[in-house]
Amino acid sequence: MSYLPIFIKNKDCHVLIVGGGRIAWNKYKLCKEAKMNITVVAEQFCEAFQHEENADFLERPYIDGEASKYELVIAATNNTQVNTVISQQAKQFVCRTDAVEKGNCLLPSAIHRGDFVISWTTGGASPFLSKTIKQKLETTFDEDYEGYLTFLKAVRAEHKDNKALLRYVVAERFISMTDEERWLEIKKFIPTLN
Ligand SMILES: C[C@@]1(CC(=O)O)C2=NC(=C\c3[nH]c(c(CCC(=O)O)c3CC(=O)O)Cc3[nH]c(c(CC(=O)O)c3CCC(=O)O)/C=C3\N/C(=C\2)[C@@H](CCC(=O)O)[C@]3(C)CC(=O)O)/[C@H]1CCC(=O)O
Ligand SMILES: NC(=O)c1ccc[n+]([C@@H]2O[C@H](COP(=O)([O-])OP(=O)(O)OC[C@H]3O[C@@H](n4cnc5c(N)ncnc54)[C@H](O)[C@@H]3O)[C@@H](O)[C@H]2O)c1
Repeated sequence: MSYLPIFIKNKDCHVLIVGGGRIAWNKYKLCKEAKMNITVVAEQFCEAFQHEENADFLERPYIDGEASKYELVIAATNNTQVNTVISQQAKQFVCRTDAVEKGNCLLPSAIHRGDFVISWTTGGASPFLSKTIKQKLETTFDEDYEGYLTFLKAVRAEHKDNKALLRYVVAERFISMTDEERWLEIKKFIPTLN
């Protein structure tokens, strides 16, 4: 099996998660981090869900046909037959948490640092490997990247045609600087360009 990595815009995608156990919770967290519009349907919700506010959690069984109304469906019940019905009724993308080969997409591991998103998968070969890779990448691309990306975006908006500057700001030392220090560097660099 082979997969095409794509990034889906949150406002164009309504997600249905069916199931309220630990696995549904893990998928919910991945979707929440991407700020998706999420509905969760489950006969019972585990403890983790109880602490969420402003969420669309429906405590009831899956209703026949409802998967067809969503762009992305995650079948995460502990009942293979129910998961099969859900995946058959989904019209667009469906992730089978119990059997990757029976869906048409999967939810990969991801790290969000503002506009910078890293995502990868082993295609179900080894979710443990995915987890190990996450720990490594989280250290390499630490929280500083979020502010750094905001800075890069602002520089690009202001100096879109200045390729030399756009290349200059992509350097390791900028990552841990404060915004003030970064803009000061730019101020010093611009006069050297002529
Ligand atoms: C990314 C992450 C998101 C998340 O769920 O948080 C994720 N699984 C994670 C962890 C994890 N999953 C499992 C274990 C126990 C150890 C083991 O079995 O190896 C652990 C480790 C743990 O929990 O510590 C068991 C497992 N996983 C799947 C099956 C069914 C099957 O293989 O068909 C079974 C057996 C069920 C059973 O037999 O009962 C299937 C899938 N799991 C996926 C994603 C998709 C492929 C991702 C990929 O390969 O890269 C895919 C294909 C579909 C999907 O779910 O979208 C998270 C990664 C770490 C992270 O990012 O933190
Ligand atoms: N993808 C992964 O990473 C991964 C990892 C481990 C297990 N799994 C698979 O994920 C599935 C779920 O695991 P879990 O530990 O969260 O199970 P769980 O037993 O904790 O939860 C199952 C949930 O499904 C709900 N449910 C059952 N039938 C329903 C129905 N008809 N309508 C609505 N809700 C219904 C239950 O109320 C419960 O909330 C298992 O089948 C397991 O094989 C996947």
